[in-house]
Amino acid sequence: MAAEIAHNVHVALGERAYDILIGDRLLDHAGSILAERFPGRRYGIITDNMVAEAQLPRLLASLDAAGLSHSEIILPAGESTKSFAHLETAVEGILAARLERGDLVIALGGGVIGDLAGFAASIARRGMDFIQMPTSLLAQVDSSVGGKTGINSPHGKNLIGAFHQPRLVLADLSTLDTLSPRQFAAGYAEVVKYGLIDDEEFFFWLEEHQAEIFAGGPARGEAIARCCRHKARVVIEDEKELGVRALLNLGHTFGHALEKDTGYSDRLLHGEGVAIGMVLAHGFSARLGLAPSQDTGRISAHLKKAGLPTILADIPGALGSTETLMAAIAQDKKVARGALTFILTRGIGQAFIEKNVDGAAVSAFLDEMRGSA
Ligand SMILES: NC(=O)c1ccc[n+]([C@@H]2O[C@H](COP(=O)([O-])OP(=O)(O)OC[C@H]3O[C@@H](n4cnc5c(N)ncnc54)[C@H](O)[C@@H]3O)[C@@H](O)[C@H]2O)c1
Ligand SMILES: O=C(O)C(=O)C[C@@H](O)[C@H](O)[C@H](O)COP(=O)(O)O
Ligand SMILES: [Zn+2]
Repeated sequence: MAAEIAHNVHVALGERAYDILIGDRLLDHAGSILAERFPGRRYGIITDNMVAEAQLPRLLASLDAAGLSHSEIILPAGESTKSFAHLETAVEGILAARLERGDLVIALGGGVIGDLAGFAASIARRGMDFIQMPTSLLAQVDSSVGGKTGINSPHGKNLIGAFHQPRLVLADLSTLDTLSPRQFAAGYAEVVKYGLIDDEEFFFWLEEHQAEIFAGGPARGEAIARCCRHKARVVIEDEKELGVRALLNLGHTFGHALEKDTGYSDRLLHGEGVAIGMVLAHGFSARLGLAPSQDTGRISAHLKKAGLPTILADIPGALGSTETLMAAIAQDKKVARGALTFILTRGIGQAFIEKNVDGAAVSAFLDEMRGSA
């Protein structure tokens, strides 16, 4: 039986163009899809222990059925895997398997595996091709698309990495059936992000269809495809984030600082940091008189309904001082000549890039938010 590809989103990047294939049970057809698109290659699969248990057997069976040669590297699950130590394991694993420069690395997992495996592929043998097989909601709507790869540093989130586009993205909707509810909700924060950036109609549609998306109805695939189309459009326009791509960072300046502060641990997942960060970005915009404060309340209510944290007090355990958070914000990659850049907003669907944001105003706002329950 042929694979049922429900959506094919093309990322038109010239020599680096690729397709995002979205559909049910695509993992079971991965072997035939790869054999047709990349004849004669061998495959090095990088995954984590949880995905290895839940989804790897399906991929292996499909590669075996198509007669494709493969080897596996299994890393520990969790954000702390995005480190030099695990990058080394991944790259040495690729070399130990004698994968050649013309072979393919497969990232099977969530955004952690996608970011790390993509970075490993970008440096092994000075650059190998790789394929994203995203298995978390977050990875299917965001991290598998666009070519940002990398690892974290004690100095900050994603500070070490490279732009390296995948050759193909294969998003199997059925893999989400084994994802935990907390991880699903975390990915949903990035779904909401697309509406908040410049698509208020999508945000209103999400308000209508949230329950169906969580339950796994047809709206789920539709939402994923809409997110991929949105991201593909932005990446085609600005692959290396010289301009508009920074909008995809809505909520991330705050969120990344919080992730660093909580030690890249499961105290705060990336999507959860983004949820709080988006509420803070909207609240800060309202404080500056740029956006209506009712929008902050509406966004916060929607995220809360999805089971997401929305305020600093929702993060378990003590946070570092405001100075510590501001030091993390100062390491953000959008900082230019020492000046802070934030994605601010005039309301739902009206985000914009603001350079030269006053650090003292951010710090005072954070101080206030720490006190508010
Ligand atoms: N490169 C980008 O453009 C981009 C975009 C957004 C986020 N990110 C990065 O992505 C990371 C977060 O990704 P994530 O939320 O997918 O986290 P993750 O990769 O840690 O995956 C979430 C958890 O769910 C498990 N899991 C994944 N798929 C599963 C499945 N189908 N069944 C059972 N368990 C499964 C994983 O083992 C892990 O424990 C962060 O590091 C973030 O910085 C990158
Ligand atoms: O693809 C992008 O561009 C994004 O900003 C998407 C974000 O959701 C993602 O978390 C990304 O990794 C953040 O990028 P960074 O450059 O701030 O590390
Ligand atoms: Zn993100």
